[in-house]
Amino acid sequence: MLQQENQNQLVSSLSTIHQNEEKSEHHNREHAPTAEEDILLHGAPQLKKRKSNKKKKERKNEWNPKKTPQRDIEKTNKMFEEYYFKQQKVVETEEELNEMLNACRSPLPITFRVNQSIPKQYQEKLKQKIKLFSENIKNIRIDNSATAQFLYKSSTDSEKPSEPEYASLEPVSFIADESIWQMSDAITKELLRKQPELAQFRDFLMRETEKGNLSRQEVVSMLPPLMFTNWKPSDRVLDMCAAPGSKTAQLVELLYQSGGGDSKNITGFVIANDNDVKRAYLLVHQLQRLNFLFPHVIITNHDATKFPQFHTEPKLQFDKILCDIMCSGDGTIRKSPTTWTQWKANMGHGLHKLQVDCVLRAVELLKVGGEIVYSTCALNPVEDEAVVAEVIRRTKGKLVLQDLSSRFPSLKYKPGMTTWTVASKKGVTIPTYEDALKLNLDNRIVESEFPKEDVKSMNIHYTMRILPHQNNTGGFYIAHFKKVGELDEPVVQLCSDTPNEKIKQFKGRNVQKDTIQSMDPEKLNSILDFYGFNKDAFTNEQFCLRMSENSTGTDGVRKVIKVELNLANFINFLVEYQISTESIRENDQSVEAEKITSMQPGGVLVKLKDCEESSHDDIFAIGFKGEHTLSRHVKFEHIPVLLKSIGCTLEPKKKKETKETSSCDVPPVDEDDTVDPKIKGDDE
Ligand SMILES: C[S@@+](CC[C@H](N)C(=O)[O-])C[C@H]1O[C@@H](n2cnc3c(N)ncnc32)[C@H](O)[C@@H]1O
Repeated sequence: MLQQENQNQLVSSLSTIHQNEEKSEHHNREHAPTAEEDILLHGAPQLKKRKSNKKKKERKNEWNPKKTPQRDIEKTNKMFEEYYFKQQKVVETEEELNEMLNACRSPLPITFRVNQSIPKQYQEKLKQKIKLFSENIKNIRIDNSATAQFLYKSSTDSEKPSEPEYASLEPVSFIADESIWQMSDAITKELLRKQPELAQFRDFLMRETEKGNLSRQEVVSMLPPLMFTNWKPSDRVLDMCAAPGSKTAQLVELLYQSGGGDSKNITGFVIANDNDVKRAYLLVHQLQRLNFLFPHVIITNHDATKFPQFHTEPKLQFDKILCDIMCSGDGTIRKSPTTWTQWKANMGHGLHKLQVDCVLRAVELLKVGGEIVYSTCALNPVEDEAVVAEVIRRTKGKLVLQDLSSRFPSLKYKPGMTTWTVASKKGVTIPTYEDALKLNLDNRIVESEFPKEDVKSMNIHYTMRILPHQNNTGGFYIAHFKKVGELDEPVVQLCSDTPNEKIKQFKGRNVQKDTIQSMDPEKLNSILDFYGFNKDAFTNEQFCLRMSENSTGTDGVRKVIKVELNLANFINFLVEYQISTESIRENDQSVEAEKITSMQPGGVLVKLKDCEESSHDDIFAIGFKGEHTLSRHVKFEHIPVLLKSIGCTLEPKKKKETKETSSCDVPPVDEDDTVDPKIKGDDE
C-alpha cells in the first residue's frame, strides 16, 4: 500500500515537472564531424579565402586543424554528471566522477595507426621511423603559451600546468604490436602546426597519411573492427553505417592480412554502407586511400535497417557485420566540447529503436556462425545495454554475446551493466514504461529502453564500456555477438513491393534522369566474349542499358559515357546507389519501370568506354537484382569483385596488373625528411 502511494507520489511529481517540458526534437546526432569530414564535405574554409591571393594553398589533409577553438565553452553540465554518477552509476564514486569529468574537459590526444594494407616489411620501416621521431620529440618543450588557455579551459583554472611540459609520442600500451601511436595530451593539431620544432614530424604525418600508409584515427574507434575473430580471406563483410570509413578501412586491411598480405588471395569483400548520400561520398574519398585494396570495397547507399537481401544464388549472407551505429555521441565530448552545452538526458530516445532495428537487420543478413560487432560512441545505457538486451530478446537465443574481457588484457573498461534507468529530457528518472505513457513524457520512448529481469541471464557483462579517463581516450561501448542458429522467423518487417526507404541519389551526375533500355544482343555477345563469360549462364533479359533521358540508342549511351568520363574522378568512384522501380515510376518513366520489373535477377550490364571498344579498360556496370539495381563505376580490375558481390564467380579473361607494389611507397628509414614544397610556409 505504502509502496503504491510512493509510486503515485513519484508519478505525480514527475507529471508536474514534465508539464512544461516542450516536445523534444528528434536527436540523431552522429559522431560530431571531424575536421577531416568537414574539409571533405565543405572544403577547408580558411583555404577558400586564401585561394585567390596565395599560390601555395593548404592541401586537404586531416592534419590541418579546423580553426574552431571553442575557448568560451563552459565545460560543465550538472545533468550529465548526475545522470552518469547517480542515475546510471556508470562511475561509482565521486572521485571517479571527477576523474572522468577532468578527462572529458581536456582535449583528446592525437593518435594515428600504421595501416595494415602495406606489406609487413614497410610497416616495420615505418615503425622504426616513428620511433626515431619519438626519441627526438621527447626533447621538445611544448610551447603552449598561445594555446594554454584553450587547452586547459574548464570551470576552474586549476588544471593549468605549472611545470614545463615536454612532448611525447608513445605506442598505445594495450595494443601489442606498436602499430598505434599517441602523442601527449597537450599537443593539439593546432600546436603541431604552430610550433616550429614539431614541423618536421607534422610533415611526415601529412605525407604518410596522404600516401595511405598512416591513418589518423581515435584509439577507441579503432577497437570495434579488432573485436572480430576468425578472419578468412573469403569473408563477406558488411559495414552497415560506414561513413566516413575509418573502420571500413580497418576491415579491409584485416581481410587482406587474413590472406597472408597478398590481395590475390582475397575472395571476400567489404560492403561499406551509409544512408547519407554526402557521407557516402566521404567513403569514396577515404577508401580510395586503400589503393590496391579499393576494388575489394563496394559502397552502398541504403538505410541499414532495410539493407536489401541480394538475390544471389546461393543467398548472400555475411560472415561479419559491423554496426557502428548512429548515436547521441557523448563519448566524443573531448573533441566536440559543444556537447557540454547541448547534452540532455533524453538524447537516446528515438535512437534506441533505430539501433535495435539496425542490429536485427544485421542478424537476418548474417550467416550462422557469423559475428556482429555493435558499437556506439555514446555512454548512455539506453543506446548500449538496452539495445543489446532487446536484440538478444528478439532473436530468441540465436544470438549470443562473446566475452571481450581477454581481447586487450591491459585495456581498462567497465563491464556492461544489467540495470540502468530511463530519464526525461530534464534528467528525471522515469520508473516504468507505463509512467512514460501515462505522463506522455516523450513519445519516442519505447518499452525496450527499460531494463528487465531477463537481462541478468544475457551475459551483458561480456560487453565493454570504455570511459574517457580509463585509458585517456574518448568514450565507447562495444558488444560482440555470434549467431548460433537460424532465426525461427523474420525479425524485421521489410516491404519489398513498396519500398518505404527514401531513395537518395547522387545529385549532379544525371543519375535520376537515366532511363533503362534493353541490351542489344550483338553487343551483349561481344562483351561476354571479351570477358570469357559463359553465355549459357545469362539470358538477354538479364541485361539492359542505362541511358540518359534524352538519348536514344547506343550512340546516346556513348555520348553520356563520354561526358561522364570527362568529369574529374568519375571513373575512380566505386559508388553504388539504388534505383527502385518505384522511383522510376515517380519520375514518369513507367515503361522503364516495367522493364526492370520484368527482368530476371542476376544480370550484369557492362558499358564500353566511348568508341574504344577494343580496350574495355574503363567500363561501367550495373547488376540487377530483382527489385534492386546496383550500379557502380568500375575499373577493369574491379570486375571480379563486382561479379562476386552478385554471386557470379566468372573470371574475366584479361587481367590487368594491380598496382600493389607501387602503393607501398614508404620512404626508407634513413631518408632525409625533406619538407614537402606544397605545404611549406602554410603556417601564417
Ligand atoms: C557513427 S557514424 C559511423 C562512423 C564510421 N563507422 C567510421 O568509423 O568512420 C554513423 C553513420 O551512420 C549513418 N547512418 C545514420 N542512420 C543510418 C541508417 N539508418 N542507415 C545507414 N546509415 C545510417 C550516418 O550517416 C553516419 O555516417
